[in-house]
Amino acid sequence: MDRSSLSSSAYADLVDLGRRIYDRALIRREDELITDPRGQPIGWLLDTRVPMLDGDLFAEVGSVLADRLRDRDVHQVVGYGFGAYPLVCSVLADSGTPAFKGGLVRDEAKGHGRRRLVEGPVTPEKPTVLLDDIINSGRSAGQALELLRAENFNIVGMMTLFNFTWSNGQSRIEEDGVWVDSLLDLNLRENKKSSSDSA
Ligand SMILES: O=C(O)c1cc(=O)[nH]c(=O)n1[C@@H]1O[C@H](COP(=O)(O)O)[C@@H](O)[C@H]1O
Repeated sequence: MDRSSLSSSAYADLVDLGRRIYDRALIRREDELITDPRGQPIGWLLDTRVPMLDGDLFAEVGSVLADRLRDRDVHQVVGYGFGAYPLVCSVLADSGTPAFKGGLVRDEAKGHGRRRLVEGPVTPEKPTVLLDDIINSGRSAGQALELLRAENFNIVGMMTLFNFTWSNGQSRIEEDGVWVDSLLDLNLRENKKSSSDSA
């Protein structure tokens, strides 16, 4: 089930959840120095690890994601990066059935021990969804897909908390044959929220 098929009350609940995640994740330049990858100061960012590593929202988000994944008949999830790892764990913690299998993807296979790129009880043949907190340019999702495909994983979709719709990340990933579903679309550049389905 995607957003378009939700009842109005389920939709309102989703927007409310998105708003609470957003409010807890928002870091502004007034709060602390934050920089882009080139080291330049930026006005704001969302640090979803703050709400996702807090017990109350962790469980709530996990149950929403798990329901959506079951609606799509997917029971295996993987995550690449610190924004994604708590999402994977939150889905695994959902008490519904069937239970999920989860995997955590490394930048490169560990050099010793089991020497695995993907940790966890996941199998490449099963339809798998890549979880991430944010899709912006789609660069990090593209990297994850490359790593996972090199290990023969069948990645059918990507699910995120937020979609920064001013970038073309979603179309970039969809062009690669992977569906993209986000709990909430953010559609304005400067820390504003859309009037429709934004957090
Ligand atoms: O770089 C981002 O776009 C980004 C913005 C932000 O406010 N918070 C944030 O965590 N990100 C990270 O950037 C990644 C998505 O950006 P793209 O790789 O450009 O799609 C996600 O994995 C996020 O973890």
